[in-house]
Amino acid sequence: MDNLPEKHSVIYSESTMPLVGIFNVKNITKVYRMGEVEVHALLGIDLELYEGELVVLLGASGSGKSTLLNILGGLDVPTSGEVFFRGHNLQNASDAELTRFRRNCVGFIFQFYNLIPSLTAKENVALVTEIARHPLRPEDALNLVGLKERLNHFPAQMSGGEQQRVAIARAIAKRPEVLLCDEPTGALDYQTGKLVLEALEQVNQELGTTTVVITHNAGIAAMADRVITMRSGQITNVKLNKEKLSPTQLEW
Ligand SMILES: Nc1ncnc2c1ncn2[C@@H]1O[C@H](COP(=O)(O)OP(=O)(O)OP(=O)(O)O)[C@@H](O)[C@H]1O
Repeated sequence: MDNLPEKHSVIYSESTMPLVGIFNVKNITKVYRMGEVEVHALLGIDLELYEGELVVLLGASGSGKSTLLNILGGLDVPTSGEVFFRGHNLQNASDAELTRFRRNCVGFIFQFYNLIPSLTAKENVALVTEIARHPLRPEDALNLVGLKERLNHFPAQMSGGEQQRVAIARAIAKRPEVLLCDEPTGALDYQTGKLVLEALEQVNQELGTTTVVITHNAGIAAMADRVITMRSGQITNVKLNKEKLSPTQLEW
């Protein structure tokens, strides 16, 4: 196991990527309390995420990946420690500010797509673009994930991978600065999973959206700029991929 560098930015020192920090996580812990029982889900996480990078977050079940992602996205709060988004401490934000942060800055993708069955792909995406400040057109968002031929299809008329790509289009149509993906290919077979990963890569490259992808699948790690491994509530390894692969080259 490599030692975690004291300053994560050290590991980009040989790269040409611009190093603009977007998230700065300082020593966060998370304890879930259920009656007498306490679960220590995060045990002191320090992490910096940079503009435009694609990070894969690996770790066994229960290692704290979703807890960390939910805290980054303002869906949950740490028990102690601080999370800064572009220098703003999320712990000091009011409920209204947190809602704005989630609405304007963060896109979420989950294992299940949560599309509205009675709306077409385009209408599912339009739901978000109608309330966003500077949205993409739904057609353009769907085109970006390779679905321009499916605009008027309903979820039931699409494969799992296509539905997940509609969910990606919906998440990125508001042009979020960060895309947080929790097991986006968890319910998909190999080929379909690859198409979804291609869509995520496309969004990352075309829009420069900072992207974090949680997975159990170490085979996906090769498409990341950085791979962060968690174990038992801690980060145990951070690895820079000097030559990342495209999703079509991945094998698992
Ligand atoms: N709402 C909750 N209440 C109590 N305990 C929780 C809650 N959410 C998560 N936990 C516990 O916190 C720990 C970390 O869970 P988390 O979901 O973050 O792990 P994970 O790495 O994402 O796992 P998986 O890969 O299975 O989704 C686990 O022990 C889990 O049981």
